[in-house]
Amino acid sequence: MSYKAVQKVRVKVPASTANLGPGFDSLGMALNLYAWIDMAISDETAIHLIGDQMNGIPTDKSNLIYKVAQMVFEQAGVSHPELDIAMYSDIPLTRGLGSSASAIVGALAGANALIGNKLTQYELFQIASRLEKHPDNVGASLFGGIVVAFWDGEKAESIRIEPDANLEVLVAIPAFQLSTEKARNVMPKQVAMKDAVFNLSHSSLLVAALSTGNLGMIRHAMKDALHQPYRAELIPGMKTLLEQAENHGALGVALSGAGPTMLALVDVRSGQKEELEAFLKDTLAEEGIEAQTLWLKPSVEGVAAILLQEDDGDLLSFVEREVLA
Ligand SMILES: Nc1ncnc2c1ncn2[C@@H]1O[C@H](COP(=O)(O)OP(=O)(O)O)[C@@H](O)[C@H]1O
Ligand SMILES: N[C@@H](CCOP(=O)(O)O)C(=O)O
Repeated sequence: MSYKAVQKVRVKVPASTANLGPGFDSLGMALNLYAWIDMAISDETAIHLIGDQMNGIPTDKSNLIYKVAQMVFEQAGVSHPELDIAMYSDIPLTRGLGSSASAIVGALAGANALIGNKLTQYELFQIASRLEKHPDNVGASLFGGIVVAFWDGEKAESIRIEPDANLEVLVAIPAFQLSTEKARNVMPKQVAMKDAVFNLSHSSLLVAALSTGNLGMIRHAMKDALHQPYRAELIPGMKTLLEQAENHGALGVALSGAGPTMLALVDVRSGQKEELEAFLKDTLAEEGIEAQTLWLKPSVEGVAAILLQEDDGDLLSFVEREVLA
């Protein structure tokens, strides 16, 4: 099949929070915290990771972004074995804010843009869900907004919900890392029917509340019996936050993804923002956990790729000029 390859693209991809409490492996929301990837077809592969937080991530062909890009080329039936890749990210690694999903989705979108978007968004979503083994983070990073999805081991389907304009997100990001793998391993292999019913009903109600803008219902719906009770043992202070954050102005509170980040949904009109932020920070500090708090918004946009010209400059100068300035 013929196609016109583009020389260089720049991708902007949002972070994501998964589960939103009861929607284990099925609900995700994109957040306005971003990673950027430059990708170019080249004569020799080179991978440039900008910023200290990328320490330890491989810069050879075992790099996740390189490998995912090759999957796109393979599925599209084209060959570009050598790539020049640069990445900068404001999304903290291994904290429950979907850094691995952002890398996967960014790589898919970048590689696809390089080959004239031969694959559809739906096809990219299938590859991303297969790689992550759950569709919540990748769906949010790909489509933006709030995404309701399943992946049954063979295919993924999703519906996007436009986030309510009054929704704000407070995250408390502990200084320690917790891999998704470790946080999945503490969960039981089987659950009681009553816990399954609890989550089914709460997750359904949460989706209805988010779809209809019934923000007052979030406090009742954002409760979970499938994963948070088990993961709480890995995050000192989590149990107290889950039990009490609503008394300090949160619409609802949950573990972000597999943690350790804690997330509170907040109404922008709340008069208790300072009180809530202090409560999150102080509760974790009492357990000896230093945490950075950030006020975020849902990212309405999902991943986006733009084509670069020769004289557009490199990612480092873009980041210094546009992101860090
Ligand atoms: N830009 C990247 N390039 C390569 N690998 C990455 C990148 N970002 C994240 N990863 C991989 O994803 C892992 C974190 O994934 P995970 O444990 O699921 O946490 P989370 O997705 O919540 O940040 C990192 O340890 C790293 O192996
Ligand atoms: N549904 C997954 C989400 C993992 O999210 P991450 O941001 O921690 O990678 C889970 O809960 O395991």
